[in-house]
Amino acid sequence: MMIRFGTGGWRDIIGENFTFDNVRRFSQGVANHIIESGKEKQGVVIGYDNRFMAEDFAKASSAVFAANSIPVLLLTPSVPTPLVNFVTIEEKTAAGLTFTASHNPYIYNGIKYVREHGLPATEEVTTELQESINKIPTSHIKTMEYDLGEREGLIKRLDYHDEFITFIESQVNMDKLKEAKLKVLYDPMFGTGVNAISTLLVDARCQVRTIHNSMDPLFGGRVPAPTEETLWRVVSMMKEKPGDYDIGIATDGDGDRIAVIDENGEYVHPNEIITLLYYYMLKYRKQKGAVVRNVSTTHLLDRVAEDFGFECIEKPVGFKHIAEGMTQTDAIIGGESSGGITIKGHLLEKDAILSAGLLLEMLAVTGKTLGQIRSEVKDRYGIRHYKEDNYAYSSGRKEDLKELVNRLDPEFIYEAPVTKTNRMDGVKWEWEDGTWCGVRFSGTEPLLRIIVESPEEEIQASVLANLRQKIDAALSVSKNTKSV
Ligand SMILES: O=P(O)(O)OC[C@H]1O[C@H](O)[C@H](O)[C@@H](O)[C@@H]1O
Repeated sequence: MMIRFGTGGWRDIIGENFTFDNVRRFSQGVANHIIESGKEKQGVVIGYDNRFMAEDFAKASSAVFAANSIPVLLLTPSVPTPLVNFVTIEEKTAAGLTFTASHNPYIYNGIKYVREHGLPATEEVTTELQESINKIPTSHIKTMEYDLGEREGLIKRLDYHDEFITFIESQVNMDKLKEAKLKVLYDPMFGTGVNAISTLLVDARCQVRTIHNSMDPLFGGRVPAPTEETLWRVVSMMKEKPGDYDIGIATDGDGDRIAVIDENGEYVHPNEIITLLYYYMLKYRKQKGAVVRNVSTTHLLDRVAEDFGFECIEKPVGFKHIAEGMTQTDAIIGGESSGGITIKGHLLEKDAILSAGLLLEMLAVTGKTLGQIRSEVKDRYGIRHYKEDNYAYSSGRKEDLKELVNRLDPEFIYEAPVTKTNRMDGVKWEWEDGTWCGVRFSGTEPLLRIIVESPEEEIQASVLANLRQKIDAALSVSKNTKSV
């Protein structure tokens, strides 16, 4: 089976395609790439999350780089993904690798790969890398004993939490935060956001209660993706005792995505989090600049940008595209509806830790509750009703499904005139009244994602129902005509 890069690096099922052999093959591919570009002296940084055997996989990878005479900084203990990007920048390494499958179920592991300066790998780089990795003959994969690598000084264990947190705290108004004495309920979902966020919260003199903070490679039986469903415990704890907490925060398996619950126990969708933060940066921090979002993210951001005289830049899904948008423009924030947010001046990668810091700063500086700020933004820009639906499919059906998507006709989905058709990632139609819908294949899971957003709840529901009906009908026709 091939090693394939998806939206967020390589992910596969442990023991099936995510094996020690393939980890070594992947590492050899990256090592070759570094050697070819003459950057071997710069070395690599490797981090790992709390998944099953993540440290062992990271050690196996380190041994390959060491055997290729590429020095390795192996981070300790487990770290959030943004920390690896940070070290890549700080230590000027040629690349950074994080052993994580992010928010995927526990049976997965994976590797996120970043280039020099912590930059996300572009499509060209990953395509080239993927091709070369899969061509490496087993006899060309070098390795050595891990312990020997350490003894010879080729592999160094390194704890970088302090530097990372110091940096995050330099980006946030800690004085205001300390005065506010916020009460926070935090759910790291058994993932690696825990050390960094807990330190930040304590340094900010918040009153903190943390749940799900032990090491559990099964993630308590949940998928470590912070959604309204998976965060039911935080929601119910906050609803049970209103007033006990100012905010609920959750981070995904590798601490790069954030979710938020307001003081009333209401789940705040990432679309709204990005909008609130952008609004806060423009209105209260008096920053100036555009915002970058992907095709699947709320158009409310376009309204905020327009209101302040800035642009909203649209990109395909995948943080490398958001990063590209951030570097091409004067954008001050970039984000995705899946909960990844980056802020100008920091990493060009999503970072739940800085996002949490900025959200808390927003509460401290405005002196308002999260609910009040949400109302302020709603009063000014209205509401967008947003819904995402996912269709699971077996791998053999993808091509047929692609064809079905290509045949979809927007006229049968919503009768209003289409103002824009966008095919940068799947297909997306926009209508005159601000309603839009998108259909695209996930790059991280075998799912077909459909997203509908509209200022009117009824329209949103009917567009979604029509779209579902079309896809269901198309699927059943294809089922009857072809066995896929
Ligand atoms: O919708 P998907 O292709 O599955 O991607 C969902 C998310 O997956 C990863 O976390 C990527 O880093 C994100 O950029 C992306 O938004």
